[in-house]
Amino acid sequence: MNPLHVGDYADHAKATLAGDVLGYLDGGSGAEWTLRANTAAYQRIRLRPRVLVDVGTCDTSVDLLGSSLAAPLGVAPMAYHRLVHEDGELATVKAAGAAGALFVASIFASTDLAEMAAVATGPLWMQLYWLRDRPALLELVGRAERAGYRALVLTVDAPRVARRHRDLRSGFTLPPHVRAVNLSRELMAESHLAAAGVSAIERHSRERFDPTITWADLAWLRDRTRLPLVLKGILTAEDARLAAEHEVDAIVVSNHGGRQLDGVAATADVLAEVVAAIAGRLPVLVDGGVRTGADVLKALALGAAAVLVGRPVLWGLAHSGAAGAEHVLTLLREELAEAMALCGRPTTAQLDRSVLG
Ligand SMILES: Cc1cc2nc3c(=O)[nH]c(=O)nc-3n(C[C@H](O)[C@H](O)[C@H](O)COP(=O)(O)O)c2cc1C
Ligand SMILES: O=C(O)C(=O)c1ccccc1
Repeated sequence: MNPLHVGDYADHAKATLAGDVLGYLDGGSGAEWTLRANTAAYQRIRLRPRVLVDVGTCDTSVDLLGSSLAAPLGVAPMAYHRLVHEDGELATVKAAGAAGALFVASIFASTDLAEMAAVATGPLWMQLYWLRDRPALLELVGRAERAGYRALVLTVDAPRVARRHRDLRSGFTLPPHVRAVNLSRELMAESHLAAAGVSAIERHSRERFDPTITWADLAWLRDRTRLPLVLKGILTAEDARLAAEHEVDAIVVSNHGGRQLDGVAATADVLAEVVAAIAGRLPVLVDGGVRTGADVLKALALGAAAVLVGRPVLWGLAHSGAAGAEHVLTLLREELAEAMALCGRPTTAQLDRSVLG
């Protein structure tokens, strides 16, 4: 069966991936309330189309931190792409480039960061968790700078990885051929060991992530890199204002795809609040639950500069490597162009609150 939309890729992943890998990929934290809320929120938003507008050409392109993108899309940072396909990040980086989308590499990527850069044809950003080992963190930042990464994305919603019942039940651990190759063997030592009631990934995060960092620590990182700094995991107007006051260059409204604090609102439901608090000072990106081009249009109408997509890209990768991942991203771009045409809004600049019901 030829996949026609993202849901087909989700179904294929469910039917074919090993149970523990699928649970890690698709799962969320706690009762998975936030995980479900993310997709449900987009489905609740209604559109208000205008007619008899010239939509002969619809332009989905946007500019983001000095890069121009053919589509307002990026691949969200996700650990270990090699879990679902042997080509791993090399395939998803190529896919993003071919689709005109941004690629955000995870600090837990299973491919060397310079090798990812070597196959990239579009912008690359590097995501970080703040490690207790600051020299190791800085060394990684230096390598990302030298390889041509254009921004650092600090994930701030995970002082430690949350309890995820699917991973606890399955006893999920990484297979030996999948490793976070950009971190030293010492840093990753014992990262595959689970403990009683604690998954391997959660246990490792408690050892290696620094849960004590505060807004005051951001200056330390900013002073040691020339790259723009993006904060990922902002959900409130208060923190959005603090981000703007701390000379952050962009933020990502994210609840980590429902994988961290269960019970927080869907990102589509807090986006307007955060955008209002930022008041145009920085670009606001959003992720979580984006599954169609109409979802992308809704996010942009709520004020997002671009949207990051997580699980759908890995479903595409699992289905057919780079071709599948690229198809997922081009589907979203084509669906966005169609939604723009049918809404009578031929440019991304015209996507504002007036298109929402
Ligand atoms: C398998 C998987 C691994 C992830 N790994 C990371 C990570 O290493 N760093 C990070 O900041 N976010 C990580 N995330 C969260 C994503 O960046 C993103 O916030 C989330 O997947 C967006 O929701 P969506 O999957 O519904 O699109 C991961 C998500 C998944 C599904
Ligand atoms: O699984 C995740 O969501 C995630 O962010 C993560 C954190 C540490 C190691 C691997 C993935």
